[in-house]
Amino acid sequence: MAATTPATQRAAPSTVPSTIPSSVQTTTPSAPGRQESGNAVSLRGLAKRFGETSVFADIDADIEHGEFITLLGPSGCGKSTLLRAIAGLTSLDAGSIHIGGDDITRLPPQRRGVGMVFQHYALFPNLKVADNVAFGLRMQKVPGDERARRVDEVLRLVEMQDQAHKFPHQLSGGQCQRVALARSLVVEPKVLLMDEPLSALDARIRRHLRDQIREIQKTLGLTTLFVTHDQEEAMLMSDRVFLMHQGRILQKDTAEVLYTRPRDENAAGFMGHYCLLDAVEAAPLLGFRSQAGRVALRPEALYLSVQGRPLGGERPARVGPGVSGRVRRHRLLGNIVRYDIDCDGTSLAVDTLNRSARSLLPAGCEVTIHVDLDEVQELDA
Ligand SMILES: Nc1ncnc2c1ncn2[C@@H]1O[C@H](COP(=O)(O)OP(=O)(O)OP(=O)(O)O)[C@@H](O)[C@H]1O
Repeated sequence: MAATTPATQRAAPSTVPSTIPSSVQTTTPSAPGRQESGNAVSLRGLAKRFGETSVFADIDADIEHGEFITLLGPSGCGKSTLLRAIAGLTSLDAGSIHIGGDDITRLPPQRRGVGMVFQHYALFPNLKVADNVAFGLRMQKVPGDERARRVDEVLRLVEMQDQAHKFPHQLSGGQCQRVALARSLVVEPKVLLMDEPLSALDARIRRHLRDQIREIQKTLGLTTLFVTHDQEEAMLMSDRVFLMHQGRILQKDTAEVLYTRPRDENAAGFMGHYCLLDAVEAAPLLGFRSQAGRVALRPEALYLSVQGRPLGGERPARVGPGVSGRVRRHRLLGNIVRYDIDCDGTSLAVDTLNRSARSLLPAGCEVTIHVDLDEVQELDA
């Protein structure tokens, strides 16, 4: 998509129709409180309460230009409210928000330069696809020729150019969401905010649209904040994930780091399928007593042997001394078999490759478990 629109016509409103006021301003946010930083978005000390209940507090974060950030966390941890506060749809009790160096904390939504896509796309039912997409440009009084060109451009980007003449009720859920995305993109926001945009869609469409959103975001180099409670979605899409828990950001890292190096018990509890043991429980596996409060072990960092014969691939260089256990049950997870092993009353999940039905270990089978010592996560209590 071309980015040739003059700055005075950008910073567009692209909130849901019901939130677009009749007198949309078309100026970029400017002047007071300008912060010279290279970040696209800076959040400082954000806090929000509803009555006596704190929804989030002490939110500090910097997002680079073109980064795809996911706010990930369990239901109710404050992700949507934080996103809505950045969009200006919810007021803050404390803190400041800078976008492109400008303090936008007190600006109305339509002057923040953000676009927002919601779980429920909220298209105008009485407007055709092209008119839905053109809405924000009309509000900005963009001339007809340019409007038509930009609508066409953005509909091509989301592969909806052939549906421009249809009404929303003639579209599938995935198509509606692509129109909603186009409507946000057409006004060329500085930052795109997406609140669980895929969660109302079925699995196949969801995967397709997920890949499409990421591709478009990369093509445009568009700074994006995406909310989900789906770990896989977060890991596949993001440059970095901000993991939230009870209104705080616990950890900001790449998916790889978050998955393999969770900072604490709450992060480990949400990511992957970690077994959390205390230092005494973990000592026989590790061969030493950890000084940390808790030890987290991923199922793929544990290795099984049966009667001295290692199961699966090569052993890592540094493994623990090995402990005896007994298979309780197994679950097939596609190409992975996850065994639930009882080790003297402690339950451990161990993943192996699902090579063949013949090699599955039956319930009751005696095994030895070794842990890859380089993959042990020692966590703060
Ligand atoms: N308008 C409101 N008035 C009172 N409480 C609210 C309001 N909006 C949200 N909350 C509360 O704030 C908390 C955070 O809600 P929020 O929707 O931000 O969470 P979330 O992490 O996005 O959850 P989900 O993934 O389920 O959407 C919840 O306890 C919710 O009940």
